[in-house]
Amino acid sequence: MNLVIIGPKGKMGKLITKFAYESEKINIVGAVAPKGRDYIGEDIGSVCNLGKNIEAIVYDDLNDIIQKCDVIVDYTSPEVSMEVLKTAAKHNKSVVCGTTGFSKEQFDTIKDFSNDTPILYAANTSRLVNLMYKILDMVTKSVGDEADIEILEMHDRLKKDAPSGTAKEMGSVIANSLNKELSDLAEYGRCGERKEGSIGYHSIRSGDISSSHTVMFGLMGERLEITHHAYNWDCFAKGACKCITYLYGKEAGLYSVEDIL
Ligand SMILES: NC(=O)C1=CN([C@@H]2O[C@H](COP(=O)(O)OP(=O)(O)OC[C@H]3O[C@@H](n4cnc5c(N)ncnc54)[C@H](O)[C@@H]3O)[C@@H](O)[C@H]2O)C=CC1
Ligand SMILES: O=C(O)C1=N[C@H](C(=O)O)C[C@H](O)C1
Repeated sequence: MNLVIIGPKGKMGKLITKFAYESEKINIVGAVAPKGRDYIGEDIGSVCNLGKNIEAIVYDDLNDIIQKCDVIVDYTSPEVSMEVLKTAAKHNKSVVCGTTGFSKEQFDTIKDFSNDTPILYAANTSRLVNLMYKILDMVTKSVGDEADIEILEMHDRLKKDAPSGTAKEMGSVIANSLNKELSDLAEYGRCGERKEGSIGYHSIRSGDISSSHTVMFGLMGERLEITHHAYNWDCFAKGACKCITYLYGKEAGLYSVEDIL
């Protein structure tokens, strides 16, 4: 299975390159970086410190390598990802997209692209976070109508979007379990009184926190907290490789990590 990696020098791009290179099922055929970078044309092995050259180079245009690949993996930014998905849909190439911060309109467009090509979208490719979604569904169905639900997420100082994509997915899982729309429940950056029945969102950006998500179900006299901590970003990159091998050979459509679990 032939893979192209978008943004190989990024925090996630570099780790995905490492784990994809170590996978027996994945063959890296190229990477794509922004125009003007001094490593365009260089071997991915030296660009990503793999310890040896892998006979695949970094391009500055996806069109130059897309014909040779089966799957594209993209953890970059909403603007870059929308262009990647558009190009992939045109050429019927599969995409694993882990970028966060998309608008509702951009998500609608991604859904349209998935009519033409297989797309796996996941705001979080950690195995345990996706297990946590199932626990949240179970707890919400039991006490969601009575409990005050609050979501706290913490990330590193460089993260661009807030709340995190994962926090939004957790809110969607909870809203679905309550048969409600997240947009009717979510309260971002609350300053005053708690709105009855809301889901409060709280974001912290500090130092090099990899990723932490806590969902609190508060009753009178007790509370339940469900928390996931990532100690580094490896769990997301390993999950990305599982998604890549899963998506290979699939029919057009929109897939999620739940399909793999
Ligand atoms: N789904 C998941 O499990 C995870 C998702 N993420 C998300 O992944 C995204 C990226 O996060 P980081 O790796 O921390 O960001 P980063 O800033 O370290 O990397 C972004 C990469 O995109 C590249 N890029 C920018 N413009 C480009 C272009 N025109 N063509 C090709 N490459 C281009 C940059 O050169 C850079 O290497 C964020 O949205 C983040 O929230 C992060 C961790 C886990
Ligand atoms: O930017 C990050 O670091 C992460 N982003 C994703 C998100 O927005 O939820 C996933 C994970 O939390 C790490």
